[in-house]
Amino acid sequence: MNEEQAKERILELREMLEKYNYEYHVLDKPSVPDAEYDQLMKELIELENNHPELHDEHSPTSRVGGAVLDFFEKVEHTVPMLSLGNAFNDQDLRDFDRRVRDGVGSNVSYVAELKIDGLAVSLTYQDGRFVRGATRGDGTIGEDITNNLKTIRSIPFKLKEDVMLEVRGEAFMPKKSFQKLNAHREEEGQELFANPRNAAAGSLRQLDPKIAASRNLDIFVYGVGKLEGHSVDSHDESLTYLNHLGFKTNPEWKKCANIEEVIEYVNSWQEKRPDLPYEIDGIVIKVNSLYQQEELGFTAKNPRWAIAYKFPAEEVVT
Ligand SMILES: NC(=O)c1cnc(N)c2cc(Br)sc12
Repeated sequence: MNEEQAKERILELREMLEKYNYEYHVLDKPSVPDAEYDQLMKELIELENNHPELHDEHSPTSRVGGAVLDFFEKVEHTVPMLSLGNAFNDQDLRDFDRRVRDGVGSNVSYVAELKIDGLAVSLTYQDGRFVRGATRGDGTIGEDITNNLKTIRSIPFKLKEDVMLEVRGEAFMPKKSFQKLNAHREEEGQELFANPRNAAAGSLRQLDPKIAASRNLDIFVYGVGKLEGHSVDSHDESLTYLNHLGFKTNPEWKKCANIEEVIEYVNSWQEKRPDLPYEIDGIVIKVNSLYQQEELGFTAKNPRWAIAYKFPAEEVVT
């Protein structure tokens, strides 16, 4: 195989492996057997080793390649990451709805989403390529954990469109992975993680990306921080657009015509919560219209256009 053929094969393999990775980890619908994926990955690693001049940090082979760091760099979020006010019962939700309608009138609809119990992160893309990932930190300054986030297979390296974008999401550890991890730690006589959130946070704060890579972390992307090259008018539209770009979004979101529909959704998920393969600690409710969100703005701490309904802590079955 000459230089030109090798380069062509490398580009072809990168495209194939990114597509197969998306099908497996975002759509949960693999189109090729694992053995075929592994064989193609092995071929790409070999070709890239023989052609270092074709190195690309967005190659599927660089999901675990990151060096062990001495510390995490601090990064500033271009758009501060939100913290939400809380609601604990139906009346709190009706009070929230009244404040919203006092602000923007009665023609308001909401989007209700599962509140994933993990670690809030921000992902930055330039020209549609993943360039940086960071923790929420204090909302303005976070820590650069790009190498660890690159190990999460449902985070796309290349989007379907070459947009400049900063998205927010929740990195989490599925319940099954958490149980397996703690069982292994118990066998090794290591300290156990208290819950999947601590396990996910602990994994993403490791300086060696190989540890994060071994922890089977996942992510749901749920919001846009900054977006150039496209515009949306409502939150449900932004969720659909994020999904179109190749992100893993949580499929359980619901557009609600009024707060009574929100309350129905909250009560239904309080029942169904134990059946989910990941932990949730509540429901996030947002005014759907971005124009109305703009009109409502923020208090000193939280947006006036969103609230987090917190479920009572799950009874721990000992
Ligand atoms: N869907 C969402 O908006 C969502 C889901 N899960 C979470 N832990 C959070 C946190 C904030 Br702040 S928003 C949000």
